[in-house]
Amino acid sequence: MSLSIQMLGTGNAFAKRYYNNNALLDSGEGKLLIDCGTTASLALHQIGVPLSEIDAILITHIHADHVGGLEEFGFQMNILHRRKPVLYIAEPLIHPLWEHTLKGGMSQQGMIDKLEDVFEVNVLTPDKSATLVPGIKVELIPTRHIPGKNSYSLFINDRLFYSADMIFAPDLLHHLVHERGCRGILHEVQLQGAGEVHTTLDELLSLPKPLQERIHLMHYSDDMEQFRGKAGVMSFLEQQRIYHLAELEV
Ligand SMILES: O=c1ccn([C@@H]2O[C@@H]3COP(=O)(O)O[C@H]3[C@H]2O)c(=O)[nH]1
Ligand SMILES: [Zn+2]
Ligand SMILES: [Zn+2]
Repeated sequence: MSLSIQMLGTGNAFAKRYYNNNALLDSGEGKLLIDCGTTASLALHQIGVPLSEIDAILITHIHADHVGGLEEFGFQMNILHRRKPVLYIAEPLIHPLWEHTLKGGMSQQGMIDKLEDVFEVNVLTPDKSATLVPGIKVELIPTRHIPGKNSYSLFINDRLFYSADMIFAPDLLHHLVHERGCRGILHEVQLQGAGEVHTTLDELLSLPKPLQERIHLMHYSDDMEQFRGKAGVMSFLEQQRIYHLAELEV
């Protein structure tokens, strides 16, 4: 069975019409959640997928729309299902995720004092692909987002690029398409204003056609509808719609 992708949400950090930009990948043999933002458990509830059916979670970087749902996920799995969720994460994110994000809510004297006490932590090495669940292989690609904060985009099954929040990286997109066989690109977009920490629509529109025709836009603001027809050949991903890999590829 081929890979399917369902965005739990397609909104940016401040969106109200759209949930957080988190994705559910299903290979037919396993389910991987890419990022677990504040709205992840509500979105999963709405699409009828219990948290206990998620085989693993992968984190791209530390912002609430990408990790804000981990406390609930961790507690629900540990308390209601008596097991630790499997968490894939790059080593540099472990300390800030626990010390600066989760510790305040999750620590319990003598019981929980580190990330490994509530999650089955698996460390990923950037630029090296690994099978995270059966049928889903992921390579972390470090990309620039906020100065001083590590962030990792993803190359999935050697054919699909999934951007973390990132500033425009045209050389990387060229390299993936022309040298690594990338056939589809799920890319975050900032529709208006200067892209200080994100990639703008105008920047993506400056790319040559072979790249643009592979791009599907996500992580957008509430005014997205005003931009339909202004994104050239690029399309907007719809939250909660199930896409089969072939629909996203050229
Ligand atoms: O230097 C900064 C830092 C942050 N921000 C905003 O905060 C948000 C945090 O989540 P995000 O990465 O999805 O999006 C970010 C932006 O919307 C910004 O505009 N400029
Ligand atoms: Zn974000
Ligand atoms: Zn971010």
